[in-house]
Amino acid sequence: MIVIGLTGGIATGKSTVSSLLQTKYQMPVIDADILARKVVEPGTSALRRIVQTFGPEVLLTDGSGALDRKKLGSIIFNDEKKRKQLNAIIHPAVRWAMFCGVVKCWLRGESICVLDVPLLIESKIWRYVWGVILVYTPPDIQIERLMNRDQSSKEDAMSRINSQLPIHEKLDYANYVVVNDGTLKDLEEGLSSVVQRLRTETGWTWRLTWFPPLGILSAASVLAYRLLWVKLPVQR
Ligand SMILES: CC(C)(COP(=O)(O)OP(=O)(O)OC[C@H]1O[C@@H](n2cnc3c(N)ncnc32)[C@H](O)[C@@H]1O)[C@@H](O)C(=O)NCCC(=O)NCCS
Ligand SMILES: Nc1ncnc2c1ncn2[C@@H]1O[C@H](COP(=O)(O)OP(=O)(O)OP(=O)(O)O)[C@@H](O)[C@H]1O
Repeated sequence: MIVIGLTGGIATGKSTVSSLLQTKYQMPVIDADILARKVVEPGTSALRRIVQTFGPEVLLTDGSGALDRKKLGSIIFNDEKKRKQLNAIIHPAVRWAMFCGVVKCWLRGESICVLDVPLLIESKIWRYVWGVILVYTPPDIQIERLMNRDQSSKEDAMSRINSQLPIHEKLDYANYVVVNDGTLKDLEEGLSSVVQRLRTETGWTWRLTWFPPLGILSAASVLAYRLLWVKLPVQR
């Protein structure tokens, strides 16, 4: 099985691409944002640690005991130290859940598994996947879409965008780039050519793994390549 990383900046269109990969190309996608919500549900140890760290004021007052996501977001997207504290609580649980998701995909006999991770590059998880698909949107369009979607102010949108690696720096880590600066139809067309190349290239790796010594060699060489921080040639 080949594991692919899907990333971008906030509101660049990862979820839109993720939905197309699942519905149009039947690829299983493990969504880190969904897992990050699951691991902080009422009764979880992560939520208890969040309350210990940030206080009970980050819980909703409706009696549900659920996290007040808007309140916590307003705290951590304007304070790097607090964002790192939250990441230290949530990310290990998300990583473990993603690993379990990948194992389930492998046990189901999937040939490809996609990890949709907004912080794939920042968290260094990019080093452990076969290839990286980057959804790229020019910053001005990114801000506009984020403000429209979240009905947020430009200041709030910028605080979230600035909490991530600048999108143009993520291009260096991408093996496949889907440019999302046009219509949804343009996005689908761009994704179609990326999926075609991806299937061809992973197909060769997949065939190699049928001959175990070569398969192990190819997998080990990709991992060594990544661990040595050498970037694979970028296919655009
Ligand atoms: C702060 C929280 C509660 C705000 O929740 P909210 O529903 O408003 O946002 P949501 O979770 O849908 O995230 C929306 C987008 O914000 C960005 N984002 C979220 N968390 C972070 C972070 N810690 N650092 C940078 N960007 C982030 C991502 O692009 C994400 O796709 C939530 O974002 C959170 O728990 N973040 C910490 C966990 C995390 O890092 N998640 C990112 C994927 S692993
Ligand atoms: N090509 C497009 N044309 C118009 N709107 C788009 C296009 N692509 C995405 N959008 C819209 O932009 C917003 C952000 O897209 P999406 O939610 O897929 O981004 P994301 O990268 O998953 O965001 P997040 O990081 O918050 O999860 C959504 O409202 C989506 O409908």
